[in-house]
Amino acid sequence: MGISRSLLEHFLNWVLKIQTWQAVFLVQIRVLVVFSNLWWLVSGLGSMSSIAISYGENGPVFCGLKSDGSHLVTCYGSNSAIIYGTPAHFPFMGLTAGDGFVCGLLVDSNQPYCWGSSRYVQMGVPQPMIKGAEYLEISAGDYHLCGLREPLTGRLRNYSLVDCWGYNMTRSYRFDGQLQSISAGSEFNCGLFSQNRTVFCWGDETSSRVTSLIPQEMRFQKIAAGGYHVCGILEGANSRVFCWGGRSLDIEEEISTAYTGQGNVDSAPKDPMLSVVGGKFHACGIRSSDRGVTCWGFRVKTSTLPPDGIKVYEIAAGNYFTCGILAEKSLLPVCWGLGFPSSLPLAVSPGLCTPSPCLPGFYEFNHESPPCKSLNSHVCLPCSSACLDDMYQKAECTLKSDRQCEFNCSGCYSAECFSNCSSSSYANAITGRKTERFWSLQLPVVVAEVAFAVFLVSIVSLTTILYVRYKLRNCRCSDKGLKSKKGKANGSSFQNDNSKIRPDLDELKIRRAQTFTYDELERATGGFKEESQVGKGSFSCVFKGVLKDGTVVAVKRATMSSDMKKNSKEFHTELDLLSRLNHAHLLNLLGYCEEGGERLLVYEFMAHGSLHQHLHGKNKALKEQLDWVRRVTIAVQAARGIEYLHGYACPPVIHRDIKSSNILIDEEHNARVADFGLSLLGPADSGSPLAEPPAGTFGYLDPEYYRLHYLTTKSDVYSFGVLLLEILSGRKAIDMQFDEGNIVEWAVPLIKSGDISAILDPVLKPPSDLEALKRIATVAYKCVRMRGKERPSMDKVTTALERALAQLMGSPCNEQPILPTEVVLGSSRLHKKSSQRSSNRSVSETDVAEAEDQRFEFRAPSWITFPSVASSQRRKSSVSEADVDGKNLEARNLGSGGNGGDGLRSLEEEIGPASPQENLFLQHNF
Ligand SMILES: Nc1ncnc2c1ncn2[C@@H]1O[C@H](COP(=O)(O)OP(=O)(O)OP(=O)(O)O)[C@@H](O)[C@H]1O
Repeated sequence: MGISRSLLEHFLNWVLKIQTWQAVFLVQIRVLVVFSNLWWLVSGLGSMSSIAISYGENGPVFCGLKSDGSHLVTCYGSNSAIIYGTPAHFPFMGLTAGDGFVCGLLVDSNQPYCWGSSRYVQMGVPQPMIKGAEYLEISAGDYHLCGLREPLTGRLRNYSLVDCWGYNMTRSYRFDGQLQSISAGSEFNCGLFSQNRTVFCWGDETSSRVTSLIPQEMRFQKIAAGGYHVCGILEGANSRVFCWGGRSLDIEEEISTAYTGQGNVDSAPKDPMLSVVGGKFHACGIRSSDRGVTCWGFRVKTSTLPPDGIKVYEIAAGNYFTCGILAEKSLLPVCWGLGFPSSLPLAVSPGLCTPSPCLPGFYEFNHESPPCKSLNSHVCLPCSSACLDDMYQKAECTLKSDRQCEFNCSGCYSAECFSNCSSSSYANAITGRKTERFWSLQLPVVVAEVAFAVFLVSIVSLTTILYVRYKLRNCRCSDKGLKSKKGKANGSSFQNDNSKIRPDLDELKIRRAQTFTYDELERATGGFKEESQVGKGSFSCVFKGVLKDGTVVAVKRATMSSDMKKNSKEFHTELDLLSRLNHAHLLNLLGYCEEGGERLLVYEFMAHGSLHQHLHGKNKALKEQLDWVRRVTIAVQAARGIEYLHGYACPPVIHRDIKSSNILIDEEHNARVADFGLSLLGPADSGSPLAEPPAGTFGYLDPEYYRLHYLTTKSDVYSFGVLLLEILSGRKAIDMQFDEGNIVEWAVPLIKSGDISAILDPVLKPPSDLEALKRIATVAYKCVRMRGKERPSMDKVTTALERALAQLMGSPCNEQPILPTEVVLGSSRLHKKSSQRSSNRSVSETDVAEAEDQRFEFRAPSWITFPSVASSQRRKSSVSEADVDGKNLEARNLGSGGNGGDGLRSLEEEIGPASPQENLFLQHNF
């Protein structure tokens, strides 16, 4: 019954999705036939304009120069740092925006001024700023800003200077030749030379090959960089667009699962274009014939299409949505894509003001209020080219107005033309005949479209059903008898909707977690008094309490915030997950209470608080107490907890918020992974994207997940890598008191250069042999690789850390074993009362066996499988693709220089044959 109900639900879900998709598809086909190729969506980054779009984890923002000629900026969106930081009284020449920030070119000083919340681009006038430097244009990438200096004079007149600030780019670049304009992509920049109209790009941390694929022989009128590609409008009469980059990357594979789209962003349409903008994985252009919008490239599945038949003066793109300024009196922006309102209530300027008269090919924009402050300045818009096929040119483009087209009513074949002409007297006479002719032409097309769509939908349905069945078979949990439950869970390819997992859980909750009344918990915590509060998170406060039976507990109480929905979601996620998970190094949930608006979770109390408190608290003694062995032990234990989530829970769990404040330390200094409020269920190999914006904590957030919304267990690996760096260095993940505020950016180059001691916490004396810490630093460095595929899996990480710990502890016959086995690995601690344990006991093999027995004896009757594999067994079976990749990469790194070779040994080597001493230690302890 369970299986069939669940299957039915899934099937119905799919059918619904297919129907929606079918409807969209049919609309798309119609639009394709009638209005050529108006069906792609965009989003993007780009060059300076009168409008700019910022994106990022704090939400999108649209900013534009007001249409009243004041040059003042107005913004709309959800990133409060940008909205509240908008300088209301500074006039700007133009705007550009990146991830979490917007910059404008100040009218008065010709220098950039930025506002928002970027960690990389300084707010205000970016520093260092060369005194007296003036800029012609500015352009922002994801985490950087570049400015093209005003043309140089004297002996430097044949050079151009571009100054950049932000992630990896703070320096000046000098170019041989004059640059007309610049455009910034995600992590690169391009410039267009004025004389030979060729393009030069530099940067490109993303290996999207924009720099190597530059079409040397092509000449461009203008260029626009997107996330990983560049598009340019070619010189010459046809003004076609050519795009390059973004192709050769494996990124392509990844985006193809997260986005829909025929072809790539480099298959630009043939239509002549007036303007082009680059989105993250797409591009959009304004068609020269009718100022309509055409977009191409990859489209986020759930995003909206550009409104039918709009005409725009200018467009700009964020990462997943695009906005255009309507080519009508209102000058209102209209937006499409993902996660932004479709229309915005602020009239904005359609272009930048230039002090010189408009050149041939441009006309001067006229509006009721002059668009520029100075009467000598003008907004010059490019003239549209030839009219549509069933139109004729009534008037040419002049300095004062664009060319005018009118429908040729005797030769209509577009619906627009028919509807237009039907209002004229001429058309009245021939309407009947024309409509008949129109339908006689269109009917076979419509029938063919419908037949094709039905065929396609059938194929998709069939494939979907086969895929669902395959997926249902794929996730095997251990116990046969539990299959029915697993079937239900497996059906959800990637759960971020907790309601879907709840039916299974109600049962489990009752079985595993006790319900408490609010009164009980209020009594236990002394009325949630301030003195019992032991911690505070974004959505909750944590109190120490004592239950009636004397058990000391931690009670997590959701704060009464405006975002009750989010609170409730996190509460249920945590409750659901903890009810089904069980591991020595995960924080145990004892019960919960949900009464009225109150939501409380009751956990085991962790006497030593969080790792964050130890590493970064004011108490230096606490930090010193955490010596190297303790730190590495905590790392091993936390790694094991995460490894369990990824490898043994079924379906796997992705924690999404691994950080030092979520690693708690119990009475016996064992680490426990806590806080499952953001966790998601999903198969480890899921290729599905997440529709919701990435979540996690700044500094720990996997950049790949953040950029691509593509979540795998490797995102936790990244966060764990940051945690390892934090443990080694004692620095916070983000600490702006240092020049290099981001721990990854600071530590990775040092590790790569083999200078491990430079990153070690100065509070602790370095161990006599640095080898073990070198190994850990190497693991950390591999965990924080930009590409998830190149990061090791958690089981590899655990094994490497275990080996490092063994090495750090000297030898198996260490005179003073610092931590006993159960503390080192903790598995035997599972479900054992702490009082039964002795932290100084030496553990014999019999003890281990007993502990193992106990583990099985007390194992919860959950369908979640349990890690019963010995470390050594796991080691043999865990050669993942990623690690092999990693190995190759390392081999290359090593080949190029011996320095730091040890530090950069591949993980494969890391866990290669153990020395006899290590073997002995491992056999004894693991
Ligand atoms: N079981 C527990 N025992 C003792 N202290 C705890 C326990 N659970 C949480 N804490 C303390 O409360 C703090 C807040 O925990 P919580 O999980 O609510 O938020 P967080 O993870 O720190 O932040 P955020 O929710 O923003 O991610 C922890 O950092 C820790 O110091």
